Amino acid sequence: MREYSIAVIEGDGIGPEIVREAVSVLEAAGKKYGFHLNLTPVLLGGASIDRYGVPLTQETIEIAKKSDAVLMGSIGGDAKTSPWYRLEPSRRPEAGLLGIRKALGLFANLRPAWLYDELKGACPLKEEAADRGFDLLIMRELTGGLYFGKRETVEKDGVLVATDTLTYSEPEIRRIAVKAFEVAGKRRKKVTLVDKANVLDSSRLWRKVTAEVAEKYPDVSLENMLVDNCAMQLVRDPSQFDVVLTENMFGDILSDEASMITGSIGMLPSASLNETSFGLYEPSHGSAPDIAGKDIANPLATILSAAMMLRYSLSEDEAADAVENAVRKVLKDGYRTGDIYTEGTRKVGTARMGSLVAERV
Ligand SMILES: NC(=O)c1ccc[n+]([C@@H]2O[C@H](COP(=O)([O-])OP(=O)(O)OC[C@H]3O[C@@H](n4cnc5c(N)ncnc54)[C@H](O)[C@@H]3O)[C@@H](O)[C@H]2O)c1
Ligand SMILES: CC(C)[C@H](C(=O)O)[C@@H](O)C(=O)O
Ligand SMILES: [Mg+2]
Repeated sequence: MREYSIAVIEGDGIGPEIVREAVSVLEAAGKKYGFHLNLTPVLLGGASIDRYGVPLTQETIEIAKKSDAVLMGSIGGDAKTSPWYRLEPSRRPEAGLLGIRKALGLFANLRPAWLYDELKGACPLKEEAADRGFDLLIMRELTGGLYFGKRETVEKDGVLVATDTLTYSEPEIRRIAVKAFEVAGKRRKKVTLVDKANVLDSSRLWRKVTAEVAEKYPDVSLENMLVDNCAMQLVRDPSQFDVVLTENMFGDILSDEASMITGSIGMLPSASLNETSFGLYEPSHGSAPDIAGKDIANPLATILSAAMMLRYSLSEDEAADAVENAVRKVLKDGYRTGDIYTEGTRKVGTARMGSLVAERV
């Protein structure tokens, strides 16, 4: 029996509910395809603050490093009501997430978005665009840019002035551009570099380095697009995109937009990878404190993230296909959580949705 060690971060809000379902789907896949997962729970974000006073501990990093992969729910709370947000920014849940991405060197964040035929009714695109469908992948740089630049808030002449810096080096751009071209080579062979090169120096460096990388991949085409246009094109005609390569913050924003055109933010999985097969797998959405503990969150983004883990970190491709097919089958059979519910389909809760997928694996 093949054995894998997986660090599991349930996280905050809906995290524990959706991770529970992803784990039961993975276990069903293990039974069917002959592997066993040794799961080690670790804390991150709000749950870690509650226990240790900090959002990320060395222990969590060490356990993650010793594992084959990390499966994660989501971290964070309601900024208005949660005591975590009375702490200084570096001690809040989000700092833990950024910290673990950096500590594990997870520079490549893959966020695929495609439209299931079954969800066309829940898709907010114009009918024509929804009929055309789409299957794109956002390749988001994850350990650089504004998120990791020097920041400060100072008082100058009685006025508060806050600064965030956006820095990228050539090697940081090159390694993610290479990933984008490698992935595009196995897909529809097109990379769209999304930036703000009409204004930003950093974007102009992205264009230079990406064009150099493109020369090594003659069968993959490179297109440049400004980020404001891209935001518009995503809702006009997303079928034009294959791999969308972009920096950290643009990728964060565009991936939430891409999730909604699939029907719901509850559908968009993600994989955060370094140079090896190791990865951290989490849905693109947050901890949704507004619906936590109510058994209504959509677990499919987390289940599809688990499928990405099977494919990218464990090389269990057959099992990954089985999980993805099971999700498709559940939708075909008419089951929906509230966020993707449309008339004539059957509304189910988080736990039931998870069992329906596990049964079909
Ligand atoms: N990777 C992460 O862990 C991650 C990602 C984004 C936000 N966050 C954190 O999550 C907290 C809440 O942030 P937010 O409200 O801006 O974003 P969010 O993604 O948590 O929620 C936005 C909206 O989408 C809904 N939603 C999200 N996931 C859903 C699901 N699976 N099924 C059904 N509906 C879903 C929520 O109910 C909410 O209405 C914040 O603390 C934020 O920092 C964490
Ligand atoms: C919680 C936040 C720091 C995080 C990010 O911006 O990367 C989230 O929005 C995401 O998309 O994973
Ligand atoms: Mg985000």
